[in-house]
Amino acid sequence: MIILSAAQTRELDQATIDEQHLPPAALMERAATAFAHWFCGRLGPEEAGEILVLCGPGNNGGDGLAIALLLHQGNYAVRVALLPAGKYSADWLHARRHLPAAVPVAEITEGQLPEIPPATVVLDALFGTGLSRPLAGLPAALVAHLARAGGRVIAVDIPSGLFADAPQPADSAVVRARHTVSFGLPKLAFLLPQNADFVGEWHIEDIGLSTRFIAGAATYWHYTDARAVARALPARPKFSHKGTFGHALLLAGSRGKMGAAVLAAGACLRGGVGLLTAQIPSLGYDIFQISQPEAMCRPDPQADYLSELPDLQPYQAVGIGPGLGQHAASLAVLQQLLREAVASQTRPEPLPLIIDADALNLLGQHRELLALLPENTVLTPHPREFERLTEPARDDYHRLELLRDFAQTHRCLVVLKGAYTCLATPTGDLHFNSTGNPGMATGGSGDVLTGMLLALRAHAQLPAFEAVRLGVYAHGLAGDLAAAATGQAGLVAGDIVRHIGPALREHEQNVYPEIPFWPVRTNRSHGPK
Ligand SMILES: NC(=O)C1=CN([C@@H]2O[C@H](COP(=O)(O)OP(=O)(O)OC[C@H]3O[C@@H](n4cnc5c(N)ncnc54)[C@H](O)[C@@H]3O)[C@@H](O)[C@H]2O)[C@@H](O)CC1
Ligand SMILES: Nc1ncnc2c1ncn2[C@@H]1O[C@H](COP(=O)(O)OP(=O)(O)O)[C@@H](O)[C@H]1O
Ligand SMILES: [K+]
Repeated sequence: MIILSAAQTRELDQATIDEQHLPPAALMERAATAFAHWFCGRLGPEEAGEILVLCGPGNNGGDGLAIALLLHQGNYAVRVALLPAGKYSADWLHARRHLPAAVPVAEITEGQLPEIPPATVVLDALFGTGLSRPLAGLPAALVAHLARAGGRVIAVDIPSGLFADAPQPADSAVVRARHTVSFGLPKLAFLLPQNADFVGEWHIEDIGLSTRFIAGAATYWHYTDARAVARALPARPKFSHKGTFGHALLLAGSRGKMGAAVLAAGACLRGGVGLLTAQIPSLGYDIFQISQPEAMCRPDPQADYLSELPDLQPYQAVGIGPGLGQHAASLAVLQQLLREAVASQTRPEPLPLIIDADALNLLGQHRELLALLPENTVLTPHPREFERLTEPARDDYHRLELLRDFAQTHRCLVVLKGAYTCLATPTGDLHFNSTGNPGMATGGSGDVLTGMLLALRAHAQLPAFEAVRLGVYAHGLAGDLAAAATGQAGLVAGDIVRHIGPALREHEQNVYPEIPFWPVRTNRSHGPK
């Protein structure tokens, strides 16, 4: 899926109308029907009680009026409050004409804001993607009134006052919705932490918008859903052997942080790697061998931290960072790794690297090393680690700019972790992930991601970007499967490891065979009697 700007959304509406030869107001009616379908499927007339629809002067208000009609026809108790304006959109006028007199309609004024008893369901159809400036005056007073009243607010398309694709000034008036029901494609604003209190839970309803326009739209914002990664994991050939799926090297662990190495190794093995070797401080040797018997282990000469880089020749990918610590000797290992991973006569492509946790912090302290990053290196910072690599961001939108710029400048794949983890590519694309849950906000979840990415980068048939996009998606899905089993509060990182297999299974090519298992018989004489 892609994400469009507010301006592109308007172009998409027009393209849909032209392409499908739609009569006026048809798209509005589709949007209203989609909203009503969503709403009525969740809340019956009895549970809903009185519904107040707040309508602005544009097409968003038109949607509100059309929704009011449908809910009235569905036996819901609906009343409408209109924001007065000098001019109303054509769709608004159409919907207003069709609203029966049985639906009470009041005009909002400063002196007469609508009454909102606490349990009222309020549908916010004041402003949508046509918002051109922050709310002020009467609309802002209405938003403040709504916040004080504490109704159950559901936003139509987008919470009023929120820009779809850009930040608004701090303290500007924005509706705080519990749910936002939007049409066609997600909006960038829904994916950023700073908007969470406005957007609430968001839902996308299909209204048959032009797929041709969407396929050709120029945008660098993408949303990774199940479809984007369907069948991404190549089938394992019948005559494959452990050498087929790559030999990964993990450089991880230090005194007190051996668990990070164990979790990353477990995730790498469950991620389908052929062979895994871990170089770990020697104090962790027994811990590691006992907890990960499927992995090979090279104890470092140092007991408490890593000080030595093994010969890289046998490996197809290297992960460094989980539980590493920041000892000077480990910094030297990182430096040597960056120098040796470059393409050479014996290795035509750079060695795939995954850099995480303390290895990122070491890079942040020695930014001159960034120039050494081989092309397509994967960095997996959380926002704080990313800040150490760049600069503090003014807001979430600015952080995305810094992220995009960083990935393009250093020609690497940067995984900015969190809800809707954002993968930035050297081409300047940003891919927001759709899986994962707050149960994963627990120590070690990131180490699991590093291990999975290591396995997928060691896979010879997966191009760098596909490997990382799949890894991020499957990591979140494993977290979702784990949360379904344990609940979010009880989820620990090891549960994510245990659900990697089922999560990846959904994306294996060989569980969805293209050729029917039993070929259709055309000549009965050759078939069994
Ligand atoms: N593809 C889609 O997503 C569809 C969208 N539709 C609806 O159309 C909406 C967009 O409609 P419009 O483009 O008419 O835009 P809006 O309904 O968001 O509002 C535009 C009107 O509000 C005024 N305005 C903007 N900012 C203001 C402010 N801060 N204070 C006071 N007035 C302000 C404008 O001058 C204009 O009159 C969407 O959000 C959605 O609800 C549907 O009707 C059809 C399909
Ligand atoms: N609220 C959330 N929703 C979705 N995913 C989350 C959430 N919180 C954390 N995660 C995921 O869990 C992982 C946490 O990584 P990180 O912060 O590095 O943790 P740690 O260093 O403890 O391993 C990331 O992949 C992140 O995307
Ligand atoms: K709205």
